[in-house]
Amino acid sequence: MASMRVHELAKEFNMSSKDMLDKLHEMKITAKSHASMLAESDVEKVRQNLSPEIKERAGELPAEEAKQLAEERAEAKRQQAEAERARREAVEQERAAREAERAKRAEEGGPAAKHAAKAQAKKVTNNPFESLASQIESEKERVAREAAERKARARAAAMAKEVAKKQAVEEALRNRNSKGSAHKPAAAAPKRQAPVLGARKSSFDSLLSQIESEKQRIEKQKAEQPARGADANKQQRGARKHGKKGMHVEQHVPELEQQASGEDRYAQMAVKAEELQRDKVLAEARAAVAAANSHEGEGRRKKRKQKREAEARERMEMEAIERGLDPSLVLDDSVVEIPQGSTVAKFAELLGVQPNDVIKRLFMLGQVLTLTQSMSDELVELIADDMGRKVRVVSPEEEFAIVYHDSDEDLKPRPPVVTVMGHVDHGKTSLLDAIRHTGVAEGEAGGITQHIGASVVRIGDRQITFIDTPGHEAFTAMRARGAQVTDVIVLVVASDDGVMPQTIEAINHAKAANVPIVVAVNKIDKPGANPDRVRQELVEYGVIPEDWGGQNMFVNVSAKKKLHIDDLLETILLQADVLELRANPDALASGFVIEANLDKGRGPVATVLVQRGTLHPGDTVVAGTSYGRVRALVDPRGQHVEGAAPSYPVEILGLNSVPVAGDEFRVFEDERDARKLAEERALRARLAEQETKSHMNLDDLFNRIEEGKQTDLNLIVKADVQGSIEALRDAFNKMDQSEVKINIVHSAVGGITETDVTLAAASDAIIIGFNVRPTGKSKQQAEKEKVDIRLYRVIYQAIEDINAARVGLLKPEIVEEDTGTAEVRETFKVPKVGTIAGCYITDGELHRDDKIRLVREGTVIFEGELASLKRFKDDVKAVKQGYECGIGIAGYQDLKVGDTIEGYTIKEVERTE
Ligand SMILES: Nc1nc2c(ncn2[C@@H]2O[C@H](COP(=O)(O)OP(=O)(O)OP(=O)(O)O)[C@@H](O)[C@H]2O)c(=O)[nH]1
Repeated sequence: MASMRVHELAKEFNMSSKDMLDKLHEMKITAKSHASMLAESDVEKVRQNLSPEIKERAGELPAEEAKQLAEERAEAKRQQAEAERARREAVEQERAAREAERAKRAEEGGPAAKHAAKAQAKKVTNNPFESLASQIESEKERVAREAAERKARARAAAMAKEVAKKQAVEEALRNRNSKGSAHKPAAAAPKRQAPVLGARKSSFDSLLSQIESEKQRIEKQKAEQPARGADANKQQRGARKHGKKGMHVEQHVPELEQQASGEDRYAQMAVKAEELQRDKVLAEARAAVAAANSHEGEGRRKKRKQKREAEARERMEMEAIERGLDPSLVLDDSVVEIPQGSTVAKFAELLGVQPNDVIKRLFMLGQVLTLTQSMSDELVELIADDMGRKVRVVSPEEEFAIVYHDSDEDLKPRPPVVTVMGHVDHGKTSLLDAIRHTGVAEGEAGGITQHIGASVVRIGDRQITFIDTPGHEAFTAMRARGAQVTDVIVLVVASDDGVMPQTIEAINHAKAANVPIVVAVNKIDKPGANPDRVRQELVEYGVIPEDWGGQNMFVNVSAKKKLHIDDLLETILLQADVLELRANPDALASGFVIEANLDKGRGPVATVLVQRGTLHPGDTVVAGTSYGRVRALVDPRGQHVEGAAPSYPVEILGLNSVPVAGDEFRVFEDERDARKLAEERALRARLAEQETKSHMNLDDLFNRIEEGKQTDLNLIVKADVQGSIEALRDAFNKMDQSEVKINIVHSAVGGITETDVTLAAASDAIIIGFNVRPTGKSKQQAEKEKVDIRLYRVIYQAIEDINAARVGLLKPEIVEEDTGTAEVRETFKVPKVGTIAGCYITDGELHRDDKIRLVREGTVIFEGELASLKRFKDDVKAVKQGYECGIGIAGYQDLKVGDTIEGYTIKEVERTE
């Protein structure tokens, strides 16, 4: 057998192709059209199935077979009809049951449900048939529904509880955050989250309240159900008729309007609640992560910030201390810094107050000032105090005060700066000349063409800067002005003369400045030279040669014969190496004025020593009270240079006035700042004439110790004999120095000189004199510089005073008030009376009953009273300055020409502190 097409098979059975396709369809054999090819098996199947029919058609079937076939066909038809009827009945029953149920739900449900129920009710009434099976079915449904309803209710209640709990926590958190945020504006991340959470919460809240109200409504409805009965449908119809107006109860659940039943609504609500809950949890989690991240970041930032702040505070504290300011004032954030000379407007602006308020307060103080007028320091402090504010008046000096911070890599080696000191005629000038000559001879052609106050000497590839003004006076005067320019001191001691008073002074000045000493034992060419004696003598003063275990380098030289000058220079360089002198050359220049004068042709000229940075022509500089733009720089050879690095002396042209030696100079970026500072300094200088910085004094000692400011007491001791100095030194050494260390910075035999006063000012020392007096102008200078001079006649008084000062128990001060000073010009021996001195009153007014002291070369020779005071032959009570008189001293006859007689009275002054 083979496969064949539909139409071929149809032809075989004498059928149309369409009938064959129907038959194929009945036999579940796929064939699309008459041309479709049928498989061999399908063809066989068709032939078997269709053979009886064909036979019948052909009359080939026996009658019995035909009858049986007809009966079979009828039975199949009947069964088919019966099955169809049963199926339809079942479908009908199911539908009826569903509709009945919907109608029932509609009575309990919302408007949409009622609407649907009504439509269904119509159908139900149209179809009154309701089988027992459908009743059972609907009962089952009801039970299941009620169970679901209970479940949903329980879930919603649990959720509501959970939500309420979370809300409470959230609220608490929010409250805390909002409280905290008042103090912590930086907590931005949690704050940013707030609106999101708020929005979530509000929709969440509304949903919860809706769930709650829905629950209540259903409860109520259940209670009312029997009473309402059949009216319910009517009401629902009325409600629909009246449109939305009558549906207000249901309308308040907008999200659920579309829901068909209470059960669905709950389910929806639960889903929605869950969704919101999840969103909320997610949002919370995100917020928490963001907050945690930002906290973490914040934490790191905070730590870094704290570290930076701590470092800045430490630096500020150090700077404040270096600038001599009270660190607590500088570091206190509540202290407002007011620049000196601020106007009323500026003051108000800085304090953040109304200018009118300031003007009013000023007016109350009797000060009528306008907005643009400057306020004095006192007024600034008074008004601020009146307003309960803390202020600190900042002077331009302080405003521009710089504490330099150079990092290690910025620092480059620099040449040493040397000052030569020594006793008179020991050869300081000669030595400097010899050094310069050596330097020049070794250097290139040229020479010293110009004296500028300092010179640079070259030794191979190295250099040394020498300050031209020898002697400790200039050195200490500079130091008293705050100028520390010298790195090494060369102490010249003539080997034929040895250690002399000024040698000792020089040592003390060098020690007070903490500058190392290189000793040049000079004049070794002289026949009587004894360099070893010089070494031995210096040991006594703490200047000990290295060979002897000390720290000082010694070189024997002859300035005159230029012997060993190279050795001396090399020794200086060696000493400099020990000091490791370095400075930053790459900065705005600063340093000190060494010398200054007014040149007829060139105007104000100042020689400065650069200590830091490099000075260039065109720089704007402030030097003391002078300022200006550097017109030209001249080096010690008189040549114009383009730059002066650290340790180089250079002459500046272009200043507006002549500064003073020892003045600080500094380059400014802004000329206005330079002018401001210079003007401020000029003003200060004028004020300083009236008010000089008070140096250390015994009365203050205790207070300073108490404040922790004072731990050292520097003394300069001058006495009539060396024995007194030794006795005092001994007594001090035995004193308890645990709280205050007593340093004798200088001691010498002789009157108190101006240099002593300068040294005291520079070292913040007190001068103690035993039986000596201030000489020359030293007394006036001490008054001007506010240096405390204490004069004693007996050692124990001095020790007692210093002891008492240390514990703040100084007795009422015995003050000697000078009256007048007489100079002895002639002496006469008068029989029976004794020696009478012909005197001239040089100062004040001398009275007959004054106490007097007789002073010879600064030393008190005698103390007592006058025996007589006469003008010509008359006894007088007093003689004024500029008049001559005759003086006799009671109990003392050995008066000499040149002596001075100082008159004084004694007063007891109660100590104020
Ligand atoms: N024989 C000899 N004489 C010297 C030497 N050094 C200086 N003199 C002489 O000592 C005297 C004083 O020298 P100065 O250089 O003026 O001494 P000074 O220390 O500068 O003196 P003042 O400026 O007065 O303090 C001069 O007559 C010099 O010639 C030296 O090495 N040998």
